[in-house]
Amino acid sequence: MTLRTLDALGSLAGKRVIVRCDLNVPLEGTKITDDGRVRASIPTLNALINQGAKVIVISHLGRPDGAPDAKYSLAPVAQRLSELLGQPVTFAQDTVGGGAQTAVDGLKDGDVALLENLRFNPGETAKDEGERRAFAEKLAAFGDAFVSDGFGVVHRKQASVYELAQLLPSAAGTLIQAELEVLDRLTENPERPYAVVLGGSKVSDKLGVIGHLLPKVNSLLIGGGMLFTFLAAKGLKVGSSLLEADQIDTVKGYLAKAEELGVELALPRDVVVASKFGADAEHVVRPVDAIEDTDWGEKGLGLDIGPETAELFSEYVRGAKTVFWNGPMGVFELAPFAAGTKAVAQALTEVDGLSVVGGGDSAAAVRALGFRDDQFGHISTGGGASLEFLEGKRLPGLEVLGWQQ
Ligand SMILES: Nc1ncnc2c1ncn2[C@@H]1O[C@H](COP(=O)(O)OP(=O)(O)O)[C@@H](O)[C@H]1O
Ligand SMILES: O=C(OP(=O)(O)O)[C@H](O)COP(=O)(O)O
Repeated sequence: MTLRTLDALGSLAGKRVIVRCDLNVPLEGTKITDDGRVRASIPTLNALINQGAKVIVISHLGRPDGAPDAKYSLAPVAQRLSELLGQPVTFAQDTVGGGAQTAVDGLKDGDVALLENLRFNPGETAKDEGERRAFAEKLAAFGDAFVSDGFGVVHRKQASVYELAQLLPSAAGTLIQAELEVLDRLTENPERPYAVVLGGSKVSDKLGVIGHLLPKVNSLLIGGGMLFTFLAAKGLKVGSSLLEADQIDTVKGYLAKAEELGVELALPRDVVVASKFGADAEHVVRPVDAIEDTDWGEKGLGLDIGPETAELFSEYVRGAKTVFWNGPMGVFELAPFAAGTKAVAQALTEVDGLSVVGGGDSAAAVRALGFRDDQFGHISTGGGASLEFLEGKRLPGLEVLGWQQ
């Protein structure tokens, strides 16, 4: 079976259509610092509005703990969505309660409502299938059809991604379709050399993909928060840097596997060590075997790759014909730790072939650092989702829409 797309749903005029978007944007207080994911959701929403559907948008934001938490409210996103659509967006203060019901009941053909953060409800991310299903049933009661368009979340078996799609006539939106078209080019005979660059802070999520990615690539470059688990696996001390101590043995296995396969697994040679996490931290560049050799000793933490590593990684990237990059090389949000990410982004713009940047923060990083979207082959809205797609994993949010890899 192939992916069900919007036409599979027939005419949606006058119907209540629930659209699962990934509007998980970076925020500073209530200010959206990168609206890329909101923009990416517009084509599908416009297609539904133009058909005269009553559009009910749902999304998560961040990782709240299954209960309302004002700092993860989607209210600022409703405002931006309204500006980009050029029409009012009714914001419901809850997800499946009276507020949501009133918002849905008030919709006329072509109107749009956004419900509050799905993850304010424990059922959304519950491990127990029955709990997820019970929450999905409450959501399903609002709609006549379901459109899944949150590509960034298709790797999650969560109520609004998986169970909801089973409860209503469902199909993928145009963002998911567009993402898959590009990612297919990376999985089917990518032009070689093929390099993958990994970084970011969702270390435990992303370490898991490496085993399956290794046989598919020519080189794998490791920066960002995950590099420290690799350094620890090589017996080096990493101070107070991000570390997944329970993954060290797994990572040792990856180092051995890379050698066996002849894949270049490039690790940093130097890092920027900071006195603390903050823009006003003191910081110095240190070789990777001297991270604790600063005034701050074990308290020092690595917040960026160093200049020698940035140059090394840039050479790998520029020499590749296909490059996929997920995860900033450092804490790019703080100016003293943005140089590694900027260097790698610059190298991606110089690739003579296909360059793809994936991930909410990675996309935000390249834009914040002054690059334009058209300097890259593609900017994907999903980091973890595209990585799991590239490793060949079956993604629940796609399978439930009929997709088979
Ligand atoms: N050395 C590091 N220590 C702590 N956080 C880091 C480090 N390097 C990068 N990060 C953080 O990683 C975050 C992005 O990670 P992640 O969510 O995995 O990326 P994406 O959203 O692109 O998939 C950024 O907020 C960045 O500050
Ligand atoms: O930001 C996201 O993914 P990404 O950081 O891998 O790009 C998605 O919104 C998924 O969020 P989650 O990783 O909290 O499930």
